[in-house]
Amino acid sequence: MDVDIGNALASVASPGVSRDALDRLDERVATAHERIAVGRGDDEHGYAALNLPDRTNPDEIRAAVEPITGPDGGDIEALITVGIGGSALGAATIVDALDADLETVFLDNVDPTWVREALDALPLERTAINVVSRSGTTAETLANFLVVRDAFESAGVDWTERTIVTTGESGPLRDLADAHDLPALDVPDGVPGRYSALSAVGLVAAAAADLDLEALLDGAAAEAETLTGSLYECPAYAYGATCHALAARGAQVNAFMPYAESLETTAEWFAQLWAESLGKDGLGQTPVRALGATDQHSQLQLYRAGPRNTQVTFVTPRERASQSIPPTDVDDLAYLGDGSLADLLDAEFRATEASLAAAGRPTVRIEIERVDAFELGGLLYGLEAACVMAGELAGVNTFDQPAVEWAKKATRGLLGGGDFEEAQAVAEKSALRVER
Ligand SMILES: O=P(O)(O)OC[C@H]1O[C@H](O)[C@H](O)[C@@H](O)[C@@H]1O
Repeated sequence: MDVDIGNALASVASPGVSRDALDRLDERVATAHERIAVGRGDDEHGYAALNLPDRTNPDEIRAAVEPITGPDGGDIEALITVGIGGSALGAATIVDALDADLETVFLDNVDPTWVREALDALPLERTAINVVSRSGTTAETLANFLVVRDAFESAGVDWTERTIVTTGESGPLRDLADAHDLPALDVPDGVPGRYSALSAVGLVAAAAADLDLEALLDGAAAEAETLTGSLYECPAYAYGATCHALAARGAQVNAFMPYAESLETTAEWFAQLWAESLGKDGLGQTPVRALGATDQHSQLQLYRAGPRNTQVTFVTPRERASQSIPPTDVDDLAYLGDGSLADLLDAEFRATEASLAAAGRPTVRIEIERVDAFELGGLLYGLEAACVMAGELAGVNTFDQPAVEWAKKATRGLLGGGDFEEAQAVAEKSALRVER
């Protein structure tokens, strides 16, 4: 990926970063880069994720997937992935971005109507199940898996022939995989869920959909090669450092706005990465999911004229599919005729970027060549490295998520799954009700 931070400079925007401040920050980027390199060298928790492009073995993933999908996915029409957060969003991002030729359903919520409708709509005799949980204990994932198994049994389909599991070394899901002799892959050590897209966690669904795993990993490896000790030479660090500097100057919100429909899920993945990694100690930017050009017609008003607390991150491919716009004899529409949808979307992007700069609002532009496996691998890796750099600069623990764990424990306590003091807080809720 390439990054253009020109519209985040103090000469353009407020909040904005001066060149002097960037130069000073660059010294801290060099130190942070050394820390990251040591962490990678020692395979330390979290930092190990940045080694995935070299560690992930696509043949191993395909070999585990093939028994349940048939060669090249030929035996199945659909894949249900049961997982949540980092155990679903990476896989969803990849299959959505790369337009997989397989129906993929992600059960990452436990809304009963939605789960029931999703299962009712699938040809279960031609559907495989991909269960993913690092801990193997996440309530939503385990509950949904039990519901899915039951639906298969009711339909007379042997789920044990159709299920692949990706989980940690031990835990209830590992036990279940062993008990039923299911193909099982490991969540690599030291890789938190939100950094695991380029491991079996994100790639089983991609393999089932017969996507190019090698190209994804090659793109990520090429991005890894760009990690150097200066933000002026490394796009990922330029992005991470600029976000850090803008946040420190009041950009509490980061609106992530790809100008490509297929990258809409990438914005969801980014939201988890940014929020769980950087939302610590009263710091962090609130990630907002946006989509160009659609959200020009809803959110843009706020970003241009609302509080000066937002940075907009654009992601735009240089190449797009061709779809011409037919000519018309309506005079007012003549400017559209003989053009293309790609030109229109690019013009929308450049106009939006300019409109924010003209109002002195900071934006960062991330460019990729096109939306393909190689470029997507690079984009995901680059954003992860950016996030790690932002975390280093902020001095937070980028790789834990104690606030999320708190709610997980409270939920388990409420359901009688253990004695968790967090559950007490539910009974202590204060109320001021206004009723119909
Ligand atoms: O993979 P699992 O252990 O099931 O965890 C799934 C998700 O659970 C929690 O919500 C964590 O905060 C996420 O980071 C994690 O991705």
